[in-house]
Parts: sequence; C-alpha cells; structure tokens
Amino acid sequence: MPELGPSPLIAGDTHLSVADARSAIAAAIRPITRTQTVPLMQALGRVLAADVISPIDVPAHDNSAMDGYALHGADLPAAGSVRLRVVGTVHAGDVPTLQAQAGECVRIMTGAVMPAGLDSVVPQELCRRTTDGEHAVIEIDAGVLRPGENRRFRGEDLAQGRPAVQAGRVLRPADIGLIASLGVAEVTVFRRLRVAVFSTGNELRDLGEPLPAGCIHDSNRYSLMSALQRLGVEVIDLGLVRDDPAALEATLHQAVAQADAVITSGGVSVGDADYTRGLLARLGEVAFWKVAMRPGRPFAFGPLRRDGATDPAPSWLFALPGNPVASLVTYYAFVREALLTLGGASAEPLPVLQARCATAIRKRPGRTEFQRGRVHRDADGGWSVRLTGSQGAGILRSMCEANALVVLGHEQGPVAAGDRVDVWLFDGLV
Ligand SMILES: Nc1nc2c(c(=O)[nH]1)N[C@H]1C(S)=C(S)[C@@H](COP(=O)(O)OP(=O)(O)OC[C@H]3O[C@@H](n4cnc5c(N)ncnc54)[C@H](O)[C@@H]3O)O[C@H]1N2
Ligand code: MOO
Repeated sequence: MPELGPSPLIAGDTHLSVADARSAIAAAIRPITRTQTVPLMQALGRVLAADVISPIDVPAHDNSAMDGYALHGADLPAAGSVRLRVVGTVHAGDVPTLQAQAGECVRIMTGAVMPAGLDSVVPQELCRRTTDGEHAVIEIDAGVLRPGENRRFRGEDLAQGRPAVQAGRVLRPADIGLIASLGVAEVTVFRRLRVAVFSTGNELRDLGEPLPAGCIHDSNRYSLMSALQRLGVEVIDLGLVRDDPAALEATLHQAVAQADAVITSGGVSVGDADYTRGLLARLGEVAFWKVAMRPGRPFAFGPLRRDGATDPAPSWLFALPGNPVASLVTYYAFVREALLTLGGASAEPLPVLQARCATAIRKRPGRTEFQRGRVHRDADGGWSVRLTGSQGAGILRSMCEANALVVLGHEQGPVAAGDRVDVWLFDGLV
C-alpha cells in the first residue's frame, strides 16, 4: 500500500474562495443522460428530461371566470345604468349555440364556454336581476365592469404545440396538475441519481451500538441521508468505516461501482488518520481541497475513476469535514446544487434574503463565514436575524434552532448590530 498519510498543511498554501469552489464544481460535473418514462403520479420530485409539449390549447375555449351574465362590452353604460334581457343559460360543459343581440345577455356559470360574440361577464353580485313582463332582465350600473372583464381566453394558460413544462424542472405539485390538464399520462424523467454515503472515524458508533469511552454516535450520516432524501435521490447507505486505508479504499470501490456521487464525512483534515484526500488522489483526482470558509474549511472534491464500468462518467467524491455543522454547511454550500445539476435539473440560484442582524459579529475579510440564525419578521415588516447560540462547528443544537444561515461574504469585515446581512433560508435549501 503506498503512503497514504495526509499532506501537511503548508503555510500559505491556497484556500479556494467559496465562489471559486462552487464554480469549479459546476464546471466539472456533467448531468447524467439515462432517462425513463414514468406514470404521472410517480413523477413528483423527479427531474423532467424532455419538454412536455402541449397537445391542446388550455383552456380549450374562451370561457367565463365568474358565475354571472355574459354580455357585449359595448352595452356597458358610461353613466347611469343599463338593462339587458337574459336570453338563455350556459353551464360548464355546454356548447352554446344561442346568439345574443345588442341589449341582450346570457346567464353563464364559471368555466362555461362563452357564447359567440359576447366578450365580458358581469358577476351576479354586481348586477340586479328583475323582470320585464315575462322576460328576465339584469340591471348594471356604470363603473362596475370594464369591457372584456372576467373572460378567460382559449390557450391563455398553454398554447397547443408550445412547451408547457421544460426539461430540467424538478416536478412539483402544480407541474403535475398542469401536465394532467393536458391529458398527458406519462412523462420522461432522468433516472434517479444514486448517491453513496459513509462516515469515517474509529470513534464512531452506529445507532443501537454501545458507546464505549471516547466514542460518539454517528450523526453526520443521518443528517446527510435526510438531506438527500429530501433531494429525491436514491441513497446508498455504506455505513461506518474505520480510519483504515484498506477499509476506506474497499468502501470507495464499492461506492464507485454503484453511485454517481459519493459523500463522506470526516478524515479530510490534516490529522494522522485523515486518509480520504490521499485516497481521492490515488483513485481519481483532487480537483481542490480546502476552502476559505468557516465552518467547513477542510473539504475535498474530485472525480473517482470507474475502471471497467460501461458508463464512462466518473463518480464524484464530496469529502465533507467531520464536524457535524461543518458537514451540513458544506453540503448546503456545495453538494446540494451539484447533485441537482448532476441529476439533470436546471440549477436555480438559492433564494437569498437580506435581514437586519440583531447582534454584532466579529468577522475578518478573506473567508466566507456561515453562522446559524433565526430569521423573523419585524413589526415594521422587515426581516431580522438573531444568531442561535454557540457557533462551534460541532454544536448541532444551534443548527437545529436555526431556520437560516447568515452568510458573511469573503471580503466582508465585522458586522455591527443593525447591519444588513445575507441569509440563506433552510427551506430553500433542503
Ligand atoms: N491542525 C489542524 N487541525 C484541524 C484543522 C486544521 O486545519 N488543522 N481543521 C479543523 C477543522 S476546521 C475541521 S472541520 C476538522 C475536520 O476534520 P476531519 O474532516 O478530518 O474530521 P475528523 O477529524 O474525522 O472529525 C472532526 C470532529 O467531528 C467529529 N465527527 C466526525 N465524524 C462524525 C460523524 N459522522 N458524526 C458525528 N461527529 C463526527 C469527530 O469526532 C471530531 O470531533 O478538523 C479540524 N482540525
Ligand atoms: O471548518 Mo471546521 O469546519 O471549523 O469545523
């Protein structure tokens, strides 16, 4: 076995900025190409691989947006009021054949096809219904309706032949409903991304195992697998691996044989038992290691070769630091979007909110800092953020209490109480 000890931390050796690290990952990875066709009700959360082209206009006809009376906009009065004779009724699902002349209107229900020539609908509560001899009549005052109001146009939602939902979309409930509105029962999606996860460290014990002195329960694998579940990928749980180069190498081989990406935590720093980076160098290539950020500085990324595999694409290793908060922060900062891209999704930038920082924060330029905070709404309608206690990289509790990460940029200096800071909302992240 070749020497796999960690490289020493050389004074002055480079740390990539968070932005450069994100760009390097985005430049390296290519989306998977394999697709499959699934019934619509199995498509929620999957990544659409081909545009859904609308086979019809939606709605298929001009129709009413209200229960009321369809009329000629030209009949609406500029002043005073107008009386219109009701010459028929149209329900949703009817195909109206009647003709309404000037001064006439038609009782119409929401969703019913507009009778030919009529262009406006007055909601029933905005007019008065009376009679004129044996005829029903409505009376409308000036100013309650503009010509053309409350008519929905044929094809205004979707036009026949145009893409209704574009490839790359992670399908949400509204997308499923929209595709159903086209009568489309199956969609083409990318195959599910396969992501292997394992934790490294002699001190780690799994759930259900006794906890000898000096040991801790593995938490990283559980938080990471949970984040991956939310992302909709197929999670391959490879458990715990000891700080033993041979065991780590065997597990990496096992991971690469099955997975598009591999996420490890721990063993990526400069301790005597930190082997992950050395293995990445031997089984693939270290694209970069060490990012100018806190927490999360020791983070390695690169491709692992898949010797003998029919698929020429590498498996990408994201080697996350062991400290529980550092592993989650690096997941949010780098891994989440990378996996979305790898799975074929068009990566949308994360929503960033600006909030007033309740307290001062010490910060020096030259690295990005992620602090755990709780964002809340102020009485004046603005947003404020308060840090959630101890920010140590191992303190998971302050992460649980947070609903956002305060992100202090690379060049930023100290923050004074009341300054505006960028925050990433967790609900946009996971
Ligand atoms: N001399 C230096 N020491 C350290 C540096 C450094 O630059 N020079 N960096 C520090 C930073 S920052 C971090 S983060 C950690 C990361 O180190 P590793 O990725 O090698 O992680 P470990 O040493 O294996 O573990 C760190 C810490 O986290 C606990 N841990 C690990 N895995 C898990 C898990 N699955 N669940 C829960 N907790 C876990 C582990 O017990 C350690 O306490 O290195 C610093 N040191
Ligand atoms: O980056 Mo270490 O990430 O401070 O815990």
